[in-house]
Amino acid sequence: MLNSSVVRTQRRNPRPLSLGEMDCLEPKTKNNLTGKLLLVASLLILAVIVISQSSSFTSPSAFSRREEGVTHVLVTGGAGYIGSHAALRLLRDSYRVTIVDNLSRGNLGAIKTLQRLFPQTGRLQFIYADLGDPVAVEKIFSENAFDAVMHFAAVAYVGESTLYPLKYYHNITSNTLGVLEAMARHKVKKLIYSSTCATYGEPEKMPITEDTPQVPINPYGKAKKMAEDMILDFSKNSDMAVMILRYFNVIGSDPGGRLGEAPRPELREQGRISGACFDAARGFIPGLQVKGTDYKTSDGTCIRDYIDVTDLVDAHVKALEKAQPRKVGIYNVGTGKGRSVKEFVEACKKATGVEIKVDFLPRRPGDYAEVYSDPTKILKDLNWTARFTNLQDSLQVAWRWQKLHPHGYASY
Ligand SMILES: O=c1ccn([C@@H]2O[C@H](COP(=O)(O)OP(=O)(O)O[C@H]3OC[C@@H](O)[C@H](O)[C@H]3O)[C@@H](O)[C@H]2O)c(=O)[nH]1
Repeated sequence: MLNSSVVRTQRRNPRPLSLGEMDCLEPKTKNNLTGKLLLVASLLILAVIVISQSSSFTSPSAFSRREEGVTHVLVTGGAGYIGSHAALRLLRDSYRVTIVDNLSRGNLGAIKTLQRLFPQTGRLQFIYADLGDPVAVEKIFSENAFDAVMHFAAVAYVGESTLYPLKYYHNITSNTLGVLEAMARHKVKKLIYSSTCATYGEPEKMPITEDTPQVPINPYGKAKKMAEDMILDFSKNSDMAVMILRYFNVIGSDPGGRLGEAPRPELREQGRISGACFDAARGFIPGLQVKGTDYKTSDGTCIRDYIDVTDLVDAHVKALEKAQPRKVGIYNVGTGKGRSVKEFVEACKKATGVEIKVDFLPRRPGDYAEVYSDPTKILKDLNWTARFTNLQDSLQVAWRWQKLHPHGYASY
């Protein structure tokens, strides 16, 4: 059940008073002393109700006006894996955070965890809404004074994108367009956009710099490239500050053990390697399927650059702090090191202590053989560098959360 701190966008009118509250108003009509006393008493009760509501977690007033020294960030997809970790970091750093999520991929449990951790007035609100609904989006932007948007919300599985391309094109491009238009209408000044190394496709030269040509080879990467293009074209005639972060492969979880990666079990078949490893280690699937062993790489499996989620959200905060009006910054967010799927599996076995059974399958459509980043530019401009570069350590932190939450957030 959604608790009282959840703002539902369909709740457009003030809430109806309860019978007891309406009873309190009745004496208003009686012109005698008792009536007046009752009227004063009832007004006092109402005042208490209003004050207690406005000082509650979801007070619209705290979010609807700008406050000197407080940056209000809209985190789309904040119930998801990366978005929830970003929200945690922003709240820790005293930002005001509004999360919008339709809970199609994200978890209400992540929101509840954040609410428990940050119960202070006016710091966090959750809006249950779909970014594909223009009425809901307009309402969100008109009722809240955002200083910045971190746009995480998106479907994000390469394998799934080859099976359901239209879903990917629609979700990624159309929702980004809706967010951009709303930002322009409401003069929101900063955008941090979640892009991906999948926009590069399969470059001839490694490592990948931000100048490497973008030739995506799967619908996920193509749709993200389209969204980037929309943002870049828009930014040419706008004073918005834009940062585009191209993530490599995100792993790990909050070292404090509060949040983790909890993909939908029904999407296991299309899921990422980290989820598959943990599912195999817990016996939820018979074994880990390594998809493709005939790539032209050192051991025949794909090479990826695995970046810890804690480092990734740190890059977001640095990007937010350094974003400049009328400027666009584009950055790779990776470690600069490539690891093969076989290496990843070995690290996962060590991190979990489970002798995971491994099956070798043919290639997965949409995969590219090798990608790893050159992170020089982000170090130079944002003073950011990956700190958690030991694959096994990152997986061990994530495994701790997985073991404590065998059914993801449903384990609470
Ligand atoms: O069960 C699996 C899953 C994945 N894999 C392999 O592991 C490698 C990594 O695949 P993942 O699905 O984890 O990740 P991808 O590299 O496809 O994309 C990932 O990184 C870039 C992000 O922007 C994407 O959102 C994310 O999905 C691929 O070679 C893939 O074929 C398996 O061998 N078995």
